[in-house]
Amino acid sequence: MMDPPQKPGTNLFQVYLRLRPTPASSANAERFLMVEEPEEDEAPSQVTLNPPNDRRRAIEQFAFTRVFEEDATQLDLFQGTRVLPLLEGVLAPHGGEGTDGLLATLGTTGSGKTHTMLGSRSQRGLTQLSLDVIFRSLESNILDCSKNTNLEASIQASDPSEATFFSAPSFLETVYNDFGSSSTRSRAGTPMTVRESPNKDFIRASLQQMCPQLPGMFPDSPNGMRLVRHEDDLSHITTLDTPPRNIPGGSAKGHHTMPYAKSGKPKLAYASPKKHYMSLTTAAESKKNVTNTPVKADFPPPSTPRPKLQQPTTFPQIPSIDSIRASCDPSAEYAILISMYEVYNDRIFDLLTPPIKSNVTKEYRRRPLLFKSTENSPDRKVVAGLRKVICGSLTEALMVLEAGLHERRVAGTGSNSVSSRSHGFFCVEVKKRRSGRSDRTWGGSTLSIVDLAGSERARDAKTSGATLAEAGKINESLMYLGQCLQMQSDMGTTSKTNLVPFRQCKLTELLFSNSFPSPSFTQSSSIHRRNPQKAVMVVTADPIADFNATSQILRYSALARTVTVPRVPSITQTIPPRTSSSTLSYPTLPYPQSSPRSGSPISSPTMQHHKPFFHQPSLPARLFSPQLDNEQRGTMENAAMEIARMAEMIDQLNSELGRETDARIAAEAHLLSMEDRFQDLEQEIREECYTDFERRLSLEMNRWKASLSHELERGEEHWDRKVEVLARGVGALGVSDDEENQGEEDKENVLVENLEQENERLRRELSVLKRELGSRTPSRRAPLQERGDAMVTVKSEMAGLGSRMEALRVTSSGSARSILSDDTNNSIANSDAGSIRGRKPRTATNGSPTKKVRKLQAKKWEPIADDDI
Ligand SMILES: Nc1ncnc2c1ncn2[C@@H]1O[C@H](COP(=O)(O)OP(=O)(O)OP(=O)(O)O)[C@@H](O)[C@H]1O
Repeated sequence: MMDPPQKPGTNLFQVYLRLRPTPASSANAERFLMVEEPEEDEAPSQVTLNPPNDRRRAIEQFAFTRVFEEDATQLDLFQGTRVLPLLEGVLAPHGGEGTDGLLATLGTTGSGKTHTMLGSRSQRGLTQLSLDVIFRSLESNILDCSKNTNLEASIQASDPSEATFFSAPSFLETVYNDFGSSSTRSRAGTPMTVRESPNKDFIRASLQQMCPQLPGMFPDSPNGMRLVRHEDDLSHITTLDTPPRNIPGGSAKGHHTMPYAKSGKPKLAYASPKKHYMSLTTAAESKKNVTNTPVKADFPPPSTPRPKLQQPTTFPQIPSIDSIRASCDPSAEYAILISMYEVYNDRIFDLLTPPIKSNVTKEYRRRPLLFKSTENSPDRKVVAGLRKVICGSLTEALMVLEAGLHERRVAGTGSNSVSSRSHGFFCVEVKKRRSGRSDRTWGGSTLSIVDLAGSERARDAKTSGATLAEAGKINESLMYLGQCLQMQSDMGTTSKTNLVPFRQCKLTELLFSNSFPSPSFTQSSSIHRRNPQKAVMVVTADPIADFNATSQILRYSALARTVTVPRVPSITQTIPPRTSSSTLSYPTLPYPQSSPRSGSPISSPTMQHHKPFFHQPSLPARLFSPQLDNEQRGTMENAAMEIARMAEMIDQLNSELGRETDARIAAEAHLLSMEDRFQDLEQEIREECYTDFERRLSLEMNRWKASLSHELERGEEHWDRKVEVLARGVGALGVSDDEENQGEEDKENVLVENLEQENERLRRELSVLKRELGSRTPSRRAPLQERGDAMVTVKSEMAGLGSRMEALRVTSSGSARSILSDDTNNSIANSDAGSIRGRKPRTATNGSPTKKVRKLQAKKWEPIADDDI
């Protein structure tokens, strides 16, 4: 037997192994995992892995903090994994902020992770049990939003994670139908919808096998699960804008739903009527040949608007933990905040925030969140922008949990009919402050309960397309997690604590980063230092399922490992039997055989070590046969050694090949999902640009409208002013009224008379001149011509006068009138002076134009005939 794990106290994780019970239907299956008999009065902590069907492969032994066998109950797990100290660390009974706790499960797909963490229809899991203990222990110290109106605001003020806060009743109202009304439905009434796998025949067959007695919603699907059919998906593509409210829980399209499936888990697939967004991308299209299975139309979209759920009112009560309580700080008051998120394809999505409709694609999608240090949280990273629900009671917390689980991604695969396709995080934040000091800010710690997606082999899971890509991502993140776990178990023997490569993916960042203070934080002494988180990992394994996958998970997670190379069959076994006269005898060495609880059956050389796992070739057993001479014996031994060496090499190469193949599949899937992600990002950027453009456009429109209305206003004002001026003019006119009109008319009459007189005079003068001209002899006409300048002046004067008179007729402007009046006066004056000179018309400079217009309008000037002039 190997030594117990070294320095378990120095590991970041306490690692426990739980074995899944073998279903009755598989009772005859070959078992490859055996539990080693423990020392007296001790719980088992070691298992042996015997490779099935290949006796040349190495036998491995793994050590854990403790092994829970198939008959272990949920309560055994709760008590045996020391969850209670984890909870007490979070509650901080001795004051202070406490210690963050992490409770996680790791295992191959279908090995019982979700069962362990979330329980089933009839049994509670570690999550429900932990919640029960927390609420039971805090009892009267818990503050509730219904009784403390400013609780939400005070928590919000001290929260560093840019979260949105809801009181449980207001959140649950948005999630459940008739929230608050009494109902007799039990938790078992939660419906379940399962995304149909590409390998639908396989899934259907297994579902039918699971529930043969139950009628299906389709003729060939079992009751209780809504299989989302391909045709179903396509038929809804055009109705995305108004997705059916009753999917997945209701009776959309006349389909029935049943409370629970095999596991009774309240998981729901995204039973949206539209295909998975990844399946719609060209990357997925172009990569169809990765698995030679169709990619398109495999899946509905990842997120749809949350339909209201049926309100569960009863929850499983078994196992009971009424007697268990954790210590808490009696001088403090507490508030419990629940948040849930999942890591899907290396991105974080809130499970309590409903998806929002994209402006561009019109699809409902959830926005990925960031895991970062914030201004108020320099010492540790937080998932920023989550929705957090303040729960005052266990029932509220359980209802929030149910609501979040409905959003989590699951799918039917060949390995598990309800397989988690994301790593689910359920966070219980225990906020704490001194009692009676409402001015104090809240501190506290968080218990994170993590249900990891299971590692799976594409061949066994029979996945393809997007599910294969998901599996690639899942396996990749689990591989990084494995590396971190290996490193952390090595940390027991090394001082290089910063070697754990936890920044490689979101999952390991989330799990590990708060176990290590950041370098900048360690250097800065001014920042308050938090305790590194404490973590418990429950590894689940199915002793009859996939040997390779289980072996890999155990290698990742075990605290110690021993490799035993079996003895190679003796060379003599390969030599044909000699004749009866032969005196040679060939001893045969037994293969290691083991049975459950058989103790260590291995007597061959072993190598006990921590990681890395690659084992060194060991020397084979020496063969001895007295009948062979030394030379023959030497040759035989050399051959045996060579065979042993080659067998080991083949073993190594085989396992290397297996690993490389897995890595290749993971890499291909990774590439596929990265391409999808890029396209996704592009889509998001386009969307953002679109939104930004729309925003700017509407801003510009608003500006333009504002300036238009401003201009209109100005124009109106301008006209108002004009009208006002006009009105004032009219008013002024109205004041002087008749006398002024009379005076004006008199003046005009005088003017006209003057003009007429002038006209008359000029006519006379003209006729005199004509007569004089006519009476003269041609020779005497010269003197008159000598007066030509005077005549020209008179003529031009006459012409000017005529044109001005003409102007007076055609224009009604005051200026014309003014010209007339000025010129007339001038001509009169000039005529009086006896000298007629040419003159340029002048514009009027005084008097109101309006006034003159009005005056002139009253006067009609008749045209002057040329003859008259
Ligand atoms: N300890 C157990 N006792 C009874 N049933 C169990 C136990 N562990 C697992 N099961 C059953 O095995 C099935 C698969 O378990 P579960 O869904 O928990 O696996 P999983 O590891 O979460 O798988 P995945 O990683 O694919 O989500 C379920 O029907 C569950 O009820």
